[in-house]
Amino acid sequence: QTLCGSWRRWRKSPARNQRRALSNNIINNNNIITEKLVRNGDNKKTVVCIEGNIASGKTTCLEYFSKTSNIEILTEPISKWRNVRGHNPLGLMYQDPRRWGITLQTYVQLTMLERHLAATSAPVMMMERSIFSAKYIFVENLFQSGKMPEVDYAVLSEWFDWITTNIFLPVDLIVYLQTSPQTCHERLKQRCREEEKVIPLEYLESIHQLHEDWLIRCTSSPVPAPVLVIPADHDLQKMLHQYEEHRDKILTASNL
Ligand SMILES: Nc1ncnc2c1ncn2[C@@H]1O[C@H](COP(=O)(O)OP(=O)(O)O)[C@@H](O)[C@H]1O
Ligand SMILES: O=c1ccn([C@H]2C[C@H](O)[C@@H](COP(=O)(O)O)O2)c(=O)[nH]1
Repeated sequence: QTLCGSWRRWRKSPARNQRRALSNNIINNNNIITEKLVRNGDNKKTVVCIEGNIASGKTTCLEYFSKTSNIEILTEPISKWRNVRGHNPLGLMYQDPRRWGITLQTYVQLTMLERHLAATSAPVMMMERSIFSAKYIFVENLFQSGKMPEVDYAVLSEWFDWITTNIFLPVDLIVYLQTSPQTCHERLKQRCREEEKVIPLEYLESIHQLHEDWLIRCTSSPVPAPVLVIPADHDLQKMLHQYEEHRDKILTASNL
């Protein structure tokens, strides 16, 4: 079990403390108090985001926890990314990232926002990825690799900043499934999703480095919650064993 170095840095500020604030007020750059949009019932719910590289085992992890009562699972809305009114922005992005990166990531941002705001009845909501990793990992990767024009990056960033400034999106715990890019490459080939056949090992290496910068080294973007790191190169049996070991910590994340 490993806890990210961000544990202490962010311990005082994440979801629980925000919830404890007298109201959902925020102070903007001009010291003017404004209200954040809050979904009813958010004060009680525990939100856990499962983060990790492509094919690191996030869905498999969620499937395991879906057998637990009191947890509501929200998988990534990938079926929407593959089919919006008959178009496939995920496939288009892999074919021509420079042209279609902004299209996919705008839609990812919208659909991840919907996930964060979903009305759930269980006390624990476990999400695959988050609006934060969409921006800090995938948008950053497109931009830093020169595959997203600066104007597209600026527009997406403005949208992201507006959303996260004005809408209360609490996260209590990030579970980071830490894998080697090689493991993900093997699992990706085994899963064989049509759109992803073009993904080379180098792409997974970039995505891996961005995760490490964000969640382990804490040198890139703000980490919105404490991070629980689970080494995830192991076989399925060992992974399920680790999930069981961490079950209580994950389910009581709002007490962190
Ligand atoms: N621990 C594991 N060992 C071997 N294969 C795995 C393991 N976990 C998941 N897989 C397989 O790897 C592929 C990707 O896993 P998946 O859970 O879909 O990853 P993600 O949701 O992170 O993309 C799937 O084919 C899955 O069955
Ligand atoms: O912001 C995002 C989030 C995801 N993607 C891509 C990466 C993968 O091809 C799929 C998600 O698959 P997982 O197996 O769940 O990792 O979507 C993206 O391009 N941008």
